[in-house]
Amino acid sequence: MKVDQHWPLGVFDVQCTACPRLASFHEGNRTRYPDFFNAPVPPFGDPSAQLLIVGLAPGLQGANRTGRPFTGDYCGDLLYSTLHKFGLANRAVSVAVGDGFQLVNARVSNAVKCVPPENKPTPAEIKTCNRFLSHELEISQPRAVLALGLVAHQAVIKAQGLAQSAFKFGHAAQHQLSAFRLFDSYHVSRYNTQTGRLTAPMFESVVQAACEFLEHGRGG
Ligand SMILES: O=c1cc[nH]c(=O)[nH]1
Repeated sequence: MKVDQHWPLGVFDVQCTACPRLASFHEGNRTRYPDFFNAPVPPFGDPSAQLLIVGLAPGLQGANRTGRPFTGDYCGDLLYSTLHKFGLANRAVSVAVGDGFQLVNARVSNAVKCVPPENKPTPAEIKTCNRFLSHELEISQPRAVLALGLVAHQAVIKAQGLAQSAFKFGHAAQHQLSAFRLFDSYHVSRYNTQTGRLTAPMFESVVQAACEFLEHGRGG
């Protein structure tokens, strides 16, 4: 298995089968798509980066194929071009493991590490996988976390052992937690970008706020 990052962060089992439905989806995909990565997708980027970006889950033809979050499908286009614009990546496009693409002071992970059928992890799967996000946050100690969408936002709040009711998700909302500041954005999905729910300027302004917070301790 080709993994280009520090992984499994001490506890993550690359053969994790804790979610039966996801494990069996992987199993079928190993037959259907033998050339795909077809395993839990590790976080990408320096574990000591100050900014952690959290997405939903690997896409079947994207991260599950390439083994890198937001890589190989539409979802990564806006994410990585924006990170590049703000100096958080060495290029605007992430193509595949081994392509030389690097993040700068940023790391990208997902609330759920395995590709879910129909792109929809169940609440139980999100809960089961939360131990890994929790461990990542503990080890990496980011100063800022950018949650892409409601599921990622709730996963981060849960990983910190906090009450969901005290931290409502909203695009461009910021929440000062004891360990880091949480920045919310709508997910960079094809649906959101094509319907105009999330535009490039909207996403850029959230990334800019996170960068300003990291630079000057303020963020909008
Ligand atoms: O949330 C997402 C969407 C696509 N690819 C990912 O890795 N995460």
